[in-house]
Amino acid sequence: MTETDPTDPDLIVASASAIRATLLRNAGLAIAVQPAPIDEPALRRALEAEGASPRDTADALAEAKAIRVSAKRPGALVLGCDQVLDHDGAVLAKPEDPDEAIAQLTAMSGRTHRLLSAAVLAEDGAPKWRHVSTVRMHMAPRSPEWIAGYVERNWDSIRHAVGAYKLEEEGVRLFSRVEGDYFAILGLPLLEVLNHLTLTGRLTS
Ligand SMILES: Nc1nc2c(ncn2[C@@H]2O[C@H](COP(=O)(O)OP(=O)(O)OP(=O)(O)O)[C@@H](O)[C@H]2O)c(=O)[nH]1
Repeated sequence: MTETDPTDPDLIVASASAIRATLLRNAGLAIAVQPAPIDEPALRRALEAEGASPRDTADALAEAKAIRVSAKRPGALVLGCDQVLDHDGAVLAKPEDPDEAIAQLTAMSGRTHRLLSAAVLAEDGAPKWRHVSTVRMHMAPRSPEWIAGYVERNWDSIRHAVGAYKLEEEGVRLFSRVEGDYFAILGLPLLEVLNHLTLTGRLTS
């Protein structure tokens, strides 16, 4: 929580993702940001060892974040999110460094991968609602030189994005077509979250 967060928020966002908070604030929600202190890499490895699908992995990680924070915030509605990149069935993690980003984008160039964007709402440590959006991302063939230049120009920004791209920035040049919801690509099934909050009376309509 920060001193600027509202004292009676519509929603607590258990995410460190800047774009998730921006999308919700731009929609007019009074949110408080409280990232979930979970060991995401360890949980991701455990899920992988159990053979969890990319979709179930995103859902389980989003739930873990929502539950962890909501257990500490009695009576509050908490949103947990997670986004997973599925490339030929393999769950790709965020690149550690520019070379890894170049290798990952080169391997995906000219091919299609999926983004799974999961959201879970929890109260008092229990999940109350969940949604996973799937987006098919059709990457254009890009030369190794262009990819290297793209990563060099954008590393400070893309290092925090699961596919080493931000669609609203130069990363859009990596694609020839996308099939699915724009907000889900950015990391949040925003319309589904807002629909639920409105239908359940959390938001006026
Ligand atoms: N701005 C932007 N961010 C993107 C895009 N694609 C993926 N991301 C971000 O990549 C990150 C995916 O990693 P996650 O593990 O889901 O979330 P995180 O940023 O680590 O934050 P937590 O919710 O605290 O785990 C999220 O912050 C997404 O918002 C994009 O096209 N634009």
